[in-house]
Amino acid sequence: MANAVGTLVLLRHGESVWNAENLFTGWVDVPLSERGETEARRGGELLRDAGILPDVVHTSLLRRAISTANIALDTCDRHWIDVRRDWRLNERHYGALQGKNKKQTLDQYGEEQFTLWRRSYDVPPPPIESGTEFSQDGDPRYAGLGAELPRTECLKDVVARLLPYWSDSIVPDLRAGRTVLVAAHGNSLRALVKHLDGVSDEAIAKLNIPTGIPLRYDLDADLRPTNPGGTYLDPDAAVSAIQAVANQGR
Ligand SMILES: O=C(O)[C@@H](CO)OP(=O)(O)O
Repeated sequence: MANAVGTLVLLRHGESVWNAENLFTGWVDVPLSERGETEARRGGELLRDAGILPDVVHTSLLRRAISTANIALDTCDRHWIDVRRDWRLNERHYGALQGKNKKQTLDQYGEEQFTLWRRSYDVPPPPIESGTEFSQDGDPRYAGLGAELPRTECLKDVVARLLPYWSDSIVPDLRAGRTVLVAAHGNSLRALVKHLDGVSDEAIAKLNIPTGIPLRYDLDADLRPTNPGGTYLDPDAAVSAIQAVANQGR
């Protein structure tokens, strides 16, 4: 069969209020900023103008991804499509760094430690303490997770918890020929891109995903991208936005 596999579109949520304040966010459920809402609308316009109309959307359980999907889909008149949500698409759990300012963290711990925590593949930040302001124990949406509830994660942990959802929930939609929108987060999408493009543990440190710009992947029958790295629907905006993510904390 030539191309029975549907189109995959990845969309990182628009700017959140904590992105704007330069705070580590992780699983803290902060809303979009006004700018983030505008980015989400622009994301929907890009989908509409490219004629890429999702048949199904998968989101995390966090409102910045959910709101982004709602706004983008409303903009391209696809507000009515099937929706699935799963914690496995959540942002990387940032452990004890959740709620901390990135610049202050950089100044306090230095460049090497900051970059290890932020972008190394397998070094997680220190775990968050249960019952503290930015921990998720007691949050009803994670009640079923039990011991699986993370207290910190590195990107390797995110790959491990994301892949079962990719195989069991997203791949079947693609194999059914559907156009699939995945509305998620900087680091959960980095984990997915690492898998799709076979990015090495070292090279993934340099890969950043901008907010609100849809990234289209065309996949062959083996689910390998025929456009490696994907195609941003607004490539010029993506270049500067990627640089801005890389420079956070500076
Ligand atoms: O704070 C976070 O949760 C993420 C995404 O905003 O930050 P970073 O890009 O530093 O991994």
